[in-house]
Amino acid sequence: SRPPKTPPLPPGPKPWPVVGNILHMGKKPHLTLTSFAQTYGPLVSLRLGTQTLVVGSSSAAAMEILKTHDRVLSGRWVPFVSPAKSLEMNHISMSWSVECNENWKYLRTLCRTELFSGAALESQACLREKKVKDMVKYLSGMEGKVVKIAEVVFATLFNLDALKRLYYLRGRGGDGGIKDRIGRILEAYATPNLSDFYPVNSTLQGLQKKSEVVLERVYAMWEPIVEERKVRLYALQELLTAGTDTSASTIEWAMAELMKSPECMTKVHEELVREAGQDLPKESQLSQLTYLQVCVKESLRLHPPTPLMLPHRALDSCQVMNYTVPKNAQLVRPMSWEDPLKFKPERFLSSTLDFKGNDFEFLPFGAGRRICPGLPMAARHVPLVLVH
Ligand code: HEM
Repeated sequence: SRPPKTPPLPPGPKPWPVVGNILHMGKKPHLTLTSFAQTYGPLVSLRLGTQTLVVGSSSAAAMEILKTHDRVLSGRWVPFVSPAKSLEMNHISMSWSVECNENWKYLRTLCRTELFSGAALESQACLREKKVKDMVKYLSGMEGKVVKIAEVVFATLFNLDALKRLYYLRGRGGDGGIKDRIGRILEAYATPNLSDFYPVNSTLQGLQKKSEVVLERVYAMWEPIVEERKVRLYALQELLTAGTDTSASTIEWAMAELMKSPECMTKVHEELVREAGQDLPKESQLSQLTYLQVCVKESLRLHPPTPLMLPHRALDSCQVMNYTVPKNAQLVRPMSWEDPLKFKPERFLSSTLDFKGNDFEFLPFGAGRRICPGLPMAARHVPLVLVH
């Protein structure tokens, strides 16, 4: 009897020799990928140098990738720019562990039970309220002056963290400050790097060197705290990098969108006065601020800090929607919406869509075993800082 036929790769634009589809990607890959979905369907494959990229862009495709085949499709690629290589990452990192191994499970459990459990977060509510009041006081003192909201928000989020000693509201910002350094690490990891697509041809050593130097400086800044707290250095750096800039950018975008949409801003104010009177709201009141919460969702929808999710990697070849996803393919997931570029919080008012990983059409934090472990913390920090 004939061996069973392997289904084909998902459809996609025809690759060029050698470069594959790299030239098709353009300057805004997430928009390009969304437009490919309109032409080729919910599952698209592209060749980037030596790598296969599979793009799943419908909720059905997301469910197949992040639920049905979650185990096989939840590996990671270690970006070329990282100073540590795959093997090392597997032992020290959560975000970049190639497989969901014992070390990864240990770190995830630590996050779930110690750092971001309901009880742990609840126990810090007073600290958070105090810190956001400090922010309001600081901002009141700056009336009439130019304030860089991004820096104030970043500093506040940092202060909300146990690492507050490192960065004070009026402390170091700008060039050389911790915001600047974290920004540079994220930039280095997020910059598309040809060496990721042609691993043999490691010509762009400069970027890797740069990220090594930045990391060394960050380690130097954190050493005393780590001594004091006995926290694993890498996990700490990782949580800070993953957690602070993402929440800060969501808050900053929400502010910008609300300032551009006076009607939405009025609704936020009216709801605030109705629910909290003239006082600043307590954290426990935030869940009653429905309109504020849908503004946060809309900001996450329109400006997701990780627009394509962190790429997953197929640990083995796997069949998805009658196509073959080959072993080692990278998987990403852009989001597609009606009237996508408009800030319209109302779209969430009439739906029960939430971002906790069960609604596959809206996954700003991902879903499945690799879902963002900081979600419970971000879900508290973002509306709290924004409303203040
Ligand atoms: C608005 C805020 C945030 C957004 C939108 C966000 C989004 C995401 C997304 C999309 C992923 C990838 C999920 C996947 O691969 O399927 C992720 C992973 C991750 N996030 Fe977040 N995140 C946010 C805040 C945070 C915070 C506050 C922390 C921690 C303090 C954090 C720590 C991490 C870590 C460690 C991972 C890697 C998890 C793994 O690979 O197992 N994030 N996040």
